Amino acid sequence: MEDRSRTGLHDFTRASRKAEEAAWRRFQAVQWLESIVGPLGIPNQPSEKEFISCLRNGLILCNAINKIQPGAVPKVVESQMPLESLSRESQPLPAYQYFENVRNFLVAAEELKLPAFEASDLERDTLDAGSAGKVVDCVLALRTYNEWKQMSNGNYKHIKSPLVMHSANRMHSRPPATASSHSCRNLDMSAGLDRQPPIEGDKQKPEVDSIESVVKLLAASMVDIKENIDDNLLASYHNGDLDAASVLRRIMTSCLEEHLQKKLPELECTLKESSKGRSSSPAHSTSIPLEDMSAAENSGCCKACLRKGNCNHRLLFQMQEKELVDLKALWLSAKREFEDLQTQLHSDLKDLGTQVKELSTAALGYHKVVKENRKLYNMVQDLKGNIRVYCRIRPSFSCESKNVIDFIGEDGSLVILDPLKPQKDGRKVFHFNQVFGSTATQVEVFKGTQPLIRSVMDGYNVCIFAYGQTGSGKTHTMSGPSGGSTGDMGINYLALNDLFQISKRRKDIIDYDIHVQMVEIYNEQVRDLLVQDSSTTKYPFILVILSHLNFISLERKTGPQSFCVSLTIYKLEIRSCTGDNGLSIPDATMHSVNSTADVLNLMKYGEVNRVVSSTAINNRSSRSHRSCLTVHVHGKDTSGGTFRSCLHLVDLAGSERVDKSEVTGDRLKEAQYINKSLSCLGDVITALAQKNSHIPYRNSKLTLLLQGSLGGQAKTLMLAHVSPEDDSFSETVSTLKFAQRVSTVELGAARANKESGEVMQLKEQIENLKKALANKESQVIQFNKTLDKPGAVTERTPQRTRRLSIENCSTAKTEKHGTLKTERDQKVLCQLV
Ligand SMILES: Nc1ncnc2c1ncn2[C@@H]1O[C@H](COP(=O)(O)OP(=O)(O)OP(=O)(O)O)[C@@H](O)[C@H]1O
Repeated sequence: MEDRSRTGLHDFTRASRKAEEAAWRRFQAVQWLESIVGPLGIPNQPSEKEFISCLRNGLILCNAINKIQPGAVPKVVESQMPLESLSRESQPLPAYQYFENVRNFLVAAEELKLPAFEASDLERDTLDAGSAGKVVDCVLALRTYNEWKQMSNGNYKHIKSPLVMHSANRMHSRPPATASSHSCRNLDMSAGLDRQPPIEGDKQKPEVDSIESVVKLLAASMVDIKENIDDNLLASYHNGDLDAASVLRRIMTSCLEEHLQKKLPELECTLKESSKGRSSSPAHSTSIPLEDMSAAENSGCCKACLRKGNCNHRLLFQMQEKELVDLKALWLSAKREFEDLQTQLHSDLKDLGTQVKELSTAALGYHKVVKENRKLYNMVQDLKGNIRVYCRIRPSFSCESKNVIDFIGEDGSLVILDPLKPQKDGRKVFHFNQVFGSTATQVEVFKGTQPLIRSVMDGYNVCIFAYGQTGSGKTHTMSGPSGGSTGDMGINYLALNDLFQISKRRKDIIDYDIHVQMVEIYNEQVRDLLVQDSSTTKYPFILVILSHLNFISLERKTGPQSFCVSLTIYKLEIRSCTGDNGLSIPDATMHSVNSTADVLNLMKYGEVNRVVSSTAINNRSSRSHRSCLTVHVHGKDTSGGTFRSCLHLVDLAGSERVDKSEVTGDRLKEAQYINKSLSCLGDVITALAQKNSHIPYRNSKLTLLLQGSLGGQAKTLMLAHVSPEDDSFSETVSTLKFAQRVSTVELGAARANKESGEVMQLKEQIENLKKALANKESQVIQFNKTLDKPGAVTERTPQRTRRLSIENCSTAKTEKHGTLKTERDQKVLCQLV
């Protein structure tokens, strides 16, 4: 009986404690909500019904959550009524409004991971004892969230909501369900738990364990407290001496405080251990140690917090400390990674440097090999006597037209691109001895030709001729730009300058004699451009008159050909074979030159003559007048040996097609002559390339002039010029094809025209013997005459002087009679005869 009454009393006590707890929690919830949204219009310690009625329309909940998390509920259905009146049952709002606000609140609460409740928990009909518990839980959780947020001082973004792990922690951290499992103390404890960082992997394990032990300790304390509640207090409650709130307050202030104070050292010890465990990390040394907080401060803080049911500062501090440690660890690992990457980068750079070095060495080697190859190739060509071919590309003058030059190789290859077939099949590849791009300077081109030119000073005949379409830069290369500075001078000037320098250097061993001739071929006539007679001194004057006449003719619209101008034009003949004096145009005037200044003067003089003659014939014609500067070198060395050589520097006429140039009259005639001479040159080249027995040199004056260079043992260089513009593509192709054909011509190894001192002596002896023989013959004739009749001397046809032949290579000259000086001379003569 006693047992039963004791059990009944115990049940009653338990139920009443539960009710007290629920009331206490409601009180806290109302207090907090009022602090957030203002007066709720319900008593401080409301019944469940009052509490639920007040929250039913969801407006207070929505406003509260929006204050804590602005915008959590984007749209709150506002009521026109004052807040206090909303709680009154007599003025309920429409159901859909309840539903709207409550549903929005529940969605927002779920996002914040707050403990949820059902919308139906707020409905009056289903309200029964304890059903408000979930709503209270939710409101108190919101309060905890708010406090956490304020404490984390804006850094909450980096820290996961303490409520995320709420249910999970609760599951394994709480002590087994007891009568007080839903107590307010339990709720506060869970709030502390809520502030635990989320468990992520094994790294978190020690912290979780320590927190777990703290929780266990606190849970055990709760049980102790529960057991030690003063029965007198409960009795006075049942007697009605004290109300529930007073009883509860006393329990809280006495039992809980006293007991927790007892347990605090143990709790601190546990926390210290956990913090020590983490201090093994080096980064922890800089963090604020937990021990620094004085025990009195701690206990004071905890006391105050516990009184409020909210002792979580230490845990928050720990959490932040851990966050800091984690960040430091992260920073350290990032630093380590960065250092690793830096080391890697350094080693990669080193490797790269080594590779670049190797590559540059290989490239250097490659360039050396290419250079060597070219040298060897040129040597082979020299041995075979191939005509060397260089190609020069003029800079483009038109920005609109496309450039057909695709690639210029160091090995002398040139690739051009057909503008009408820009694909692969539009590419044409040519190979020459060297290719000069549009940026090549005059000196660079000259340097390429220099070894050849220098061999003139060793007795070799050399010929350099510029070929290409009109305007492709032939005159620019050979003579330089008209009116250009000496820095831009062409090969003609640079070559002679070089020859003078060599002559100066060798003056102690070889005595050089340098002469120049300058002629032009116009309409198959050869003209001397350096002729000096009485008429030439008047050239400037004539020039003025001719210009004036042309001006008048233009004014009267009459053709320039209607004027008959009498001018001495020298029509020279070309020897197909050089004679004893080594001249192919012996009648052209020869000028001795000793310096570059002499050369410049002569070139200017020749230019004036060319202008005069071209003006005399046709004021518009200049392109068809092609000049040939011939440098004759005669050397005599100290041993008595001599040599004779010549250097032809020929600027050919433009190779454009007649149909394209659309000319008529005299211009057409000129073009036809030019084409004929160029096609004759082509024929000669073809015949030479095919090694034909007959080479048609005589077909044109040009080929006759170049015969010594193309057919003899001369060194010949062709400078093919091309324009890079796309509208000149067909001309460019034909020039390059012709140049390629020329490069296949083998002339045989070049031979120097040298004669040693001994040969010279022998030759001199022969000359003397010839003279002596002739002398003897005349003496014999004279003697015969006196022997025959004294008065009647037989008339004999005098010996006919052999005629100077231009084209049959005859070199005989009128010989004078001489006497045989010695007996030795006579013997030699007999041998020769
Ligand atoms: N390499 C170059 N650099 C600069 N200008 C150049 C070059 N080559 C040619 N020119 C310029 O192009 C123009 C035509 O050149 P040039 O008179 O030498 O051609 P061409 O082939 O001799 O013509 P033509 O056959 O009609 O006499 C000139 O004004 C010349 O100065």
